Amino acid sequence: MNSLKNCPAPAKLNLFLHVNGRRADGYHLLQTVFQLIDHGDTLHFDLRDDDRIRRVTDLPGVPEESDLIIRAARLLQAEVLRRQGALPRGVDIAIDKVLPMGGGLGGGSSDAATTLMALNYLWQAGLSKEELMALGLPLGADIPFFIFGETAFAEGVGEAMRPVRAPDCWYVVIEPGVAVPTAAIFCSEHLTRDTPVVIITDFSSHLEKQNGFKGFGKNDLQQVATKLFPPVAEAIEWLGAYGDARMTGSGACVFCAVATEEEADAVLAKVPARWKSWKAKALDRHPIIAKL
Ligand SMILES: C[C@](O)(CO)[C@H](O)COP(=O)(O)OP(=O)(O)OC[C@H]1O[C@@H](n2ccc(N)nc2=O)[C@H](O)[C@@H]1O
Ligand SMILES: Nc1ncnc2c1ncn2[C@@H]1O[C@H](COP(=O)(O)OP(=O)(O)OP(=O)(O)O)[C@@H](O)[C@H]1O
Repeated sequence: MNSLKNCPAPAKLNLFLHVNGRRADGYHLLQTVFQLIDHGDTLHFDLRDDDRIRRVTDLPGVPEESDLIIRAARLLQAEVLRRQGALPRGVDIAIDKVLPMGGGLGGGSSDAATTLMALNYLWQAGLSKEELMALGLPLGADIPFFIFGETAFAEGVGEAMRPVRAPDCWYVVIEPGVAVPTAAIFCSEHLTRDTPVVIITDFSSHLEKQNGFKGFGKNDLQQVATKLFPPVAEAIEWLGAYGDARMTGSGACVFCAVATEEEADAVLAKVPARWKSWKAKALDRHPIIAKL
């Protein structure tokens, strides 16, 4: 096979995100539930006759050399060389970018994860899921989750995961129009880092019941992000009239769960024109799995 077209790189929502501590290296210990949703970027891969890895779509603000897609592809290419003694063929990678950067939707990580999974298949590299997850982690904390590929409860710095059942619902998402730099939120002196560790049965039973779509726990990064970026606070306040609105990841996007697509449409119809907004359905599994 010489190409793989229309490979999905879906967004994630952090249904809650607790900061439980900080490691000696500065990284934070988290507990979170990652939910995949059916809204995201799309990538296309065409193998080349030489060994060059190229991005063939311009991505304003992201030079090709620092793009997580290119860095992920190079990492896997080097790993194949190490294992098989020969460089695999190069590849042209095109991207239809939909997810906002600095949105807390994991866009860059999802693009990188899709790249690792698609090239592992195209190059017949033979890495296991666990090996791909470990390869991706140094590039971005959310990459292992996207390769894990199903709704997950994650601990540690986000890399220790187990599957969890979450409601089959819809989400309304608002993009407040600002890009939040993840590192600045984690560095803040105002960030609380002492939320008690929760026991898994607490929230899995809660998630299954989803009492009136009131979410479990909270997002500990929200307090810092809303202070630094007032549009995030405004979007949470506005969406809060329709449900338990909260931020995903380190922001800026804000979401709330609703039971049906019709309910999502009714909320979307009222969102002020200054914000971009959309609906998405919860996904149990990563949609690329069906293609590989
Ligand atoms: C907050 C989440 O979105 C939750 O899903 C992710 O953990 C963030 O993932 P990400 O954007 O891929 O973040 P990375 O590029 O890995 O890290 C950016 C910066 O955030 C901080 N960081 C990130 C993850 C973590 N567990 N602790 C941290 O302190 C570090 O300063 C790091 O340099
Ligand atoms: N393919 C890519 N797509 C988006 N951003 C990229 C990509 N490659 C590198 N980046 C860099 O990563 C930064 C974070 O982008 P991303 O879309 O992953 O943010 P995010 O959704 O806030 O992530 P998270 O939820 O993991 O915190 C961007 O500002 C950009 O500089």
